[in-house]
Amino acid sequence: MFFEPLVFDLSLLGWDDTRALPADTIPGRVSRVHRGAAEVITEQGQIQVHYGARVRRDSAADPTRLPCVGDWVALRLLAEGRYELDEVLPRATAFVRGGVSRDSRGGLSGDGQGQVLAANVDIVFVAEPAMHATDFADLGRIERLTALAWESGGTPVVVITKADLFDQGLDDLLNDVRGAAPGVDVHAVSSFTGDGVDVVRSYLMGSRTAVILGASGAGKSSLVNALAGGEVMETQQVRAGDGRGRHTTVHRELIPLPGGGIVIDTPGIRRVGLYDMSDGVDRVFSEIEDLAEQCRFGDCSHEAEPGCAVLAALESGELPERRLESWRKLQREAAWMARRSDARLQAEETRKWKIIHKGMRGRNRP
Ligand SMILES: Nc1nc2c(ncn2[C@@H]2O[C@H](COP(=O)(O)OP(=O)(O)OP(=O)(O)O)[C@@H](O)[C@H]2O)c(=O)[nH]1
Ligand SMILES: [Zn+2]
Repeated sequence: MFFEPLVFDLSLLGWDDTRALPADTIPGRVSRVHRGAAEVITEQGQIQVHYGARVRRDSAADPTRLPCVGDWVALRLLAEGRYELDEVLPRATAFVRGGVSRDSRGGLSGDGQGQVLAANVDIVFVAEPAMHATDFADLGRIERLTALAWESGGTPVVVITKADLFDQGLDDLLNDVRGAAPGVDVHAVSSFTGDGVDVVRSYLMGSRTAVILGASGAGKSSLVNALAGGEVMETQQVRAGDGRGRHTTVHRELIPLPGGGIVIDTPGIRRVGLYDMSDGVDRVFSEIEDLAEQCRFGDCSHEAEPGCAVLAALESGELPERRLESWRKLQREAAWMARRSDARLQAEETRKWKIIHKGMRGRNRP
């Protein structure tokens, strides 16, 4: 059996009793999805359910309406005695990949290709090792992942892993990291010694849900195990040791921690890159955005214009060169993403019109 009986108390998975449910349904949380079916944890345990007509119809029009890990869903009991997935309840937050943008109300709309990777994630841990091979923590990667975290609607928390690799100088590193993620909590942790693990765990109090973003080898699995106080995830060493392929391991995707709180870990979240993150970039580089407001020209490109507040800050040393470069790079990427998704939208429109025209030609034929 996967779960302790305790876990079947849905409040431990973050369920809020005051949430509205359609009549004659029971609540559950999606722990894994397959094609056309989902594994859902309910008060009665984990069950596999197929999608009802409404979910099939909605998701055919918009794939972001497909159930995903972390979703709260309403299950309806059918006459033959099994449940089906009747509705995906509104999401508080969502990690979305590809072709999707947020409207002003925070809702999602897309070009029919977007995919939700995880839903209702409260805390997004950005894991970056203090040392990676011979390099120190990569501030650029922290900025990129923090932007992605903001974009999901969750709260980012930067976790500098493998802190035990540092004898001294850790405080300086943490200060640099704080500069790269203004307004974001930054902590050092060692899954080996256990230092800092309690602080990280405290973010999950109140049955909150977290994901851990980070490069391969950042120590994500080790951190989950440290948080759980036992082996719930295979780490790289284990995989290397038993010679099994890296992605052959089937593991749980929604992991309730014994001490409370939930971690979502899916292959999609592990591979998550840099998508639709322009708002996130603005937040991560808020001090540069503030400076840009003070430039003489509204359309200042901060390259060579007179009265450029950004270049002035660079000159005075107030703004580190690395930070400006990183901002430029991520802005270019975000702009490229936006253009790509526009192009996709256009292609989709053209395709629709072609179909409509074909239909009209057909009708005009004698
Ligand atoms: N010194 C030290 N090494 C650590 C620590 N945490 C993890 N490691 C090592 O870092 C390597 C990667 O750890 P994992 O936890 O497997 O990393 P991951 O982020 O899950 O990696 P992927 O599964 O590839 O995404 C392993 O060799 C761990 O032993 C730590 O706190 N201190
Ligand atoms: Zn400027």
